[in-house]
Amino acid sequence: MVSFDDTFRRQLHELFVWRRDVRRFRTDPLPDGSIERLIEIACLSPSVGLSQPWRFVIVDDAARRRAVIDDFKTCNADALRSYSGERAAKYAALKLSGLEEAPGHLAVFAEKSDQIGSGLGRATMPETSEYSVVAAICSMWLAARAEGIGLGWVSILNPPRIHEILEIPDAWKFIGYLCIGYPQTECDRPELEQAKWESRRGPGEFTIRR
Ligand SMILES: Cc1cc2c(cc1C)N(C[C@H](O)[C@H](O)[C@H](O)COP(=O)(O)O)c1[nH]c(=O)[nH]c(=O)c1N2
Repeated sequence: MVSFDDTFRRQLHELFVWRRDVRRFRTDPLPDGSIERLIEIACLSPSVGLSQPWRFVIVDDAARRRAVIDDFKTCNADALRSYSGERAAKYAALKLSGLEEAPGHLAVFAEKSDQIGSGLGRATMPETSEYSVVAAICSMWLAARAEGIGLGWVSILNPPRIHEILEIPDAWKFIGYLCIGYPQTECDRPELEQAKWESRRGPGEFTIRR
């Protein structure tokens, strides 16, 4: 039996506190095999019916990366137009992806077919496939931070365009695009909080039904 002591628990708590969504990357490359190792860890995550619906696409081609960056710019410009006044000025000042600088690009999809896991747990909640993939990304996010590697999730993208750029089968659903590399800085507060876009809420707001 494996057990975890207080020192480990304290360090694990620090890991949760210091995990960040990273948008400001150093451009130096990651050691060979880093992304593959993070994918292996992600595959230890829980999944509905043990369906393991995560599909990972390492994007190493300059033209495809450029096309993703262009799509981000288009979507981000559209998003900016949905704000006005002070909020728009604030949005325009945010850095919302590290796509240009990050040495690693990883697109993540959910395979929606029923083959693995035989549909267990999905009959009334088919979206649990996507939830399972998000769980895998969260494992990877923490595992990366434990190695001093930063991960940034980019969702300001047009899924059909991502499918086209990466030539992805129709049965896969786009979940997220991850930038991976060494962070320029480390912080225990979300960047959006530092930028006064949104503040963190503590656990004081949950509801109890008796
Ligand atoms: C599903 C999903 C999608 C996105 C994000 C997260 C998640 C979970 N986040 C990161 C998000 O802004 C960040 O997690 C919060 O601001 C909290 O910061 P920390 O992750 O604690 O640093 C994010 N950040 C960003 O700059 N551009 C983006 O497109 C997205 N998209």
